[in-house]
Amino acid sequence: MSIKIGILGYGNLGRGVECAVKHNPDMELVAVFTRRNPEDVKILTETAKVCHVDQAVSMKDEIDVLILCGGSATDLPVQTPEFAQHFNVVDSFDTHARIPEHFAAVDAAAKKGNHTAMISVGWDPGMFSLNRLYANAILPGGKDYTFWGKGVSQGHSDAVRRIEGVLDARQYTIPVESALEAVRNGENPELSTRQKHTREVFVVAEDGADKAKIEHEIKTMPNYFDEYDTTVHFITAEEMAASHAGLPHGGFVIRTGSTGWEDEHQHVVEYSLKLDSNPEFTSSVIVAYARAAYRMSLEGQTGCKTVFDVAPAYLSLQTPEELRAHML
Ligand SMILES: NC(=O)C1=CN([C@@H]2O[C@H](COP(=O)(O)OP(=O)(O)OC[C@H]3O[C@@H](n4cnc5c(N)ncnc54)[C@H](OP(=O)(O)O)[C@@H]3O)[C@@H](O)[C@H]2O)C=CC1
Ligand SMILES: N[C@@H](C[C@H]1CC(C(=O)O)=NO1)C(=O)O
Repeated sequence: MSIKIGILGYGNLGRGVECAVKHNPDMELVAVFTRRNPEDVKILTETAKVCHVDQAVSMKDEIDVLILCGGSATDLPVQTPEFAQHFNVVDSFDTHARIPEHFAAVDAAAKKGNHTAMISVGWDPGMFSLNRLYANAILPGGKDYTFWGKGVSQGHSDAVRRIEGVLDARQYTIPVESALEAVRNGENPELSTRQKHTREVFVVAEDGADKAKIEHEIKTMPNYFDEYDTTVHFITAEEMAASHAGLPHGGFVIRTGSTGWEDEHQHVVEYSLKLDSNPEFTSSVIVAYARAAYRMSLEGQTGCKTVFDVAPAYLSLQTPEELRAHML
């Protein structure tokens, strides 16, 4: 019996989830829901339907897990609590500073509907969060660093696209080389947010848009840009298509710590990602957690979860017996 998947929101992530479902033999895509005219949204899965988002709740009995692929800046804070009342859901909410409030809203909604919800699934937050937790638990006296890029942050790009007068945007996150070097050399530096990364944004603006206002709104945007040195370039749609079509990204989490009665032994724990496609990798993480959400819902584990609450075996296509026999 396949796990029946719904997608809500068909952008980079929605397309990635559609592709990731194809790679998982225990899943099938039932429907894609969009706020646009369904006639204007073309998907690649012939057996799935494209419906307006207003139809989603009427189809709730046909879907085991609804994957929410909207933007974190303005979509998910509304959509995840709304649909967690009616479906088991997974989202990729990544406005780190607002995760606690998002968790509370989704937890209340999921419990009201007796469903399983998972938020902030992806790589950061997500896989990087898990690796920060593992390394902190194992080396409590250590120090950890997270570096991203150079690559395209979907969250930051989405946030810029929501600004009035912006037609399209790509945001590159760029690690500061001197900070990287100091960490790699084991200097354990104290680094502010601004000392670790810079941000570079390419924007296609509407004709006649107030570019100075757009640039100011980008650079002062709380939780996204206000703590960084950010450069903004205005380009044409043709330049965007020619030079910024890809969505590569990556990064790493590194923690150094010591053991021994005199702290005489040093250790380095590192987890790194090199991604050709940020959305396709993120979607692959999300789809594995959709499997976990389905299984946890069958066990009656309702309310909101994060990656911290999900035992790894729930993610796997392998049975517990196969995992013990082959992957321990
Ligand atoms: N945790 C993590 O590690 C990661 C999290 N993310 C999160 O994923 C979120 C979504 O990113 P991404 O998919 O790149 O965002 P997009 O801008 O591609 O899509 C966001 C929404 O915009 C709408 N949309 C998409 N394309 C169009 C269009 N051409 N015209 C009109 N509306 C459109 C869709 O909704 P609709 O179909 O209803 O119109 C879609 O759900 C990010 O905001 C980020 O927060 C991303 C990567 C990693
Ligand atoms: N959530 C990020 C995933 C990583 C990348 C990132 C950044 O470049 O600031 N932060 O976290 C995304 O939307 O791509």
